[in-house]
Order: sequence, then C-alpha cells, then structure tokens
Amino acid sequence: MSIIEIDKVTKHFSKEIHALKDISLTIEKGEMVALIGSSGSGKSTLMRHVSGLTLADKNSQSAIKVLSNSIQQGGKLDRNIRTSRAQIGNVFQQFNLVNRLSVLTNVMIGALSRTPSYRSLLGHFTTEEKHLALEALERVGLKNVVLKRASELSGGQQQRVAIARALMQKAEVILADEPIASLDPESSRLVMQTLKDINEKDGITVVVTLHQVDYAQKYCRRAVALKDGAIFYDGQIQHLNDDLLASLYGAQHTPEETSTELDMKDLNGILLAENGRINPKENHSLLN
Ligand SMILES: Nc1ncnc2c1ncn2[C@@H]1O[C@H](COP(=O)(O)OP(=O)(O)OP(=O)(O)O)[C@@H](O)[C@H]1O
Repeated sequence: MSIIEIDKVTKHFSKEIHALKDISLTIEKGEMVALIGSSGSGKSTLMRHVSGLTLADKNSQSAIKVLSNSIQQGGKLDRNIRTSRAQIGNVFQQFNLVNRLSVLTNVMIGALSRTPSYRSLLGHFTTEEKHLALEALERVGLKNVVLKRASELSGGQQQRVAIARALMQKAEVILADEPIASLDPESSRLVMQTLKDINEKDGITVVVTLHQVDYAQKYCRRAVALKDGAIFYDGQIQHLNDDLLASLYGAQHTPEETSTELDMKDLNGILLAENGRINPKENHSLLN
C-alpha cells in the first residue's frame, strides 16, 4: 500500500532557484527511506512539501498524497489539510518542541489533533493521555526525564521527544529532517535506532534526510538521492556504490572522506538554509 505519493512536483523559489524538478516518488507502508544528497539538493524542501508547509509551483501538475489524502495539488493546499497532517509526525529541528514546557506536556501536545483544543490549551489532559505519553516516552528511552523542561534536554534527547510525540499522535508516517545533523555519534546512533525500532515494531513508515551516507547505509534499505533538485538515484542503498556516491556528492568525494568532509560543509549549508526558514507561525499551524 502506498503511503506517500509524490507526483510531478516542481518548485521554484525564484527564477534562478529551481529547488525541485519534476519529482515523482512513491513510498510504501512500512518502508524506512533515507533521503540523501548534498547541501542544497532539495531534501528539506521535498519534506516540507509532503507536510504541506511549502507549496509546489502554482498551476503545475504537482500532486502529493499521504495515505490517499491529498496534501496539495497544483500548488494549492488541500482543504482538509488538518486531517491529512494528523497522520504525519514531523521531527524537524527548527520547530520541534515548546522549550518552556515539560517533556511530558510536549509529548501530550502530540494528541492535539485528536483533542478538543480548549481542553489541551488549559492543560487538561486525561489520565489516559498521560499514560499514553509516558508509554511513548518509555519507548524512546526517556522515562527518566518526563518532568524536565524541553530546553534542559540534549539535542538527541529532544529529537527522541519529538519521536515520542509522533507516537502519541498515532502518526502513520514520520518525516525526520536532519534528525542527527548536530549530534555526537552516540546520540546519533540512539536517534536512528529509535526511528528504526518504531519502523520495525510499529510498522510506521519513516522518511529521514541524512547527510551521513554511513548512517543511511546502516539504518535504511532504500535511498532516494537528490541532486540539484532532481532524483539522481532511487533504489536499494546497498547498490549505491562509490562511483555513484562520487558523482552524487561531487568530485571531492572519496569513501573515507565522506563523513568528515560533508559534515562541515553541509552543516554550514544547513544553518544558512535554516536561517531563512524559521517561522513560528508554521510551528503553530502544525500543532493545530
Ligand atoms: N525559503 C526559501 N527561499 C528561497 N530559497 C530556498 C528556500 N528554501 C530553500 N531554498 C533553496 O532551495 C534549494 C534547496 O534547498 P533545501 O534546503 O531543500 O536543500 P537541502 O538538500 O535540504 O540542503 P541542506 O542539506 O543544506 O539542508 C537551495 O538552493 C536553497 O537555497
């Protein structure tokens, strides 16, 4: 069963910036797919299209569906976007958690799409909701920090809280955009293992953008590689050989250099790209 259907998605940010070029892609239920490619290749833009946070070019043939529900078509957001979004758990660094709230409340916010908002705004969560949030936090190995403020957690812990929130939300799909971009190797391993665990045990479909090809190879079977906004490779990750990787990441690529070289270069790219993308209103619209 197809969970994500992306059809002919084209996006210009300006005349010069053609961020996505006729992307068509289908992701099946239960897959864990790595979205890879060098900085600026269009990974985040594609993820944001799937969440309906960015719209494709107007009057194009573009269409995106999640669980057969339309997210956007021809550059227009679907009317029932709230219902469609409820199926999608976002693990996006730029609007992950409400820092001043406790970890537990942040996870319970995951139930907002199913809860009358006056109740959740007043902080009136039911006992069942509290139990579900505790269970979700236990799943991601964070039961010991439930009453801490989100801002007190490490980056990796925050990512795992976002994953717990998606579990609480009963999301069928998790979109994780750069979930390990600024984490040390042990935290990265924990975040990736958590995603893999809920993918395998709960059958939740996961799409994760990664800079580090070695993590993609370790945790995902399928890779979709973008280059200059177009699909460069879509297939089993084990068939992505050094030649393909070299042409994906450019001439400087050698297998031994991948992690260190890309990390620094891409980190700068991410920070630059993120600067222009932080928009608290979008955070709010996701929660509602
Ligand atoms: N809001 C925006 N306005 C203008 N241009 C944008 C915007 N968001 C992204 N872009 C441009 O679109 C292209 C794709 O960017 P995107 O962030 O999707 O790439 P990426 O592969 O996720 O990169 P990174 O790995 O650095 O996060 C880049 O040229 C980027 O500068």
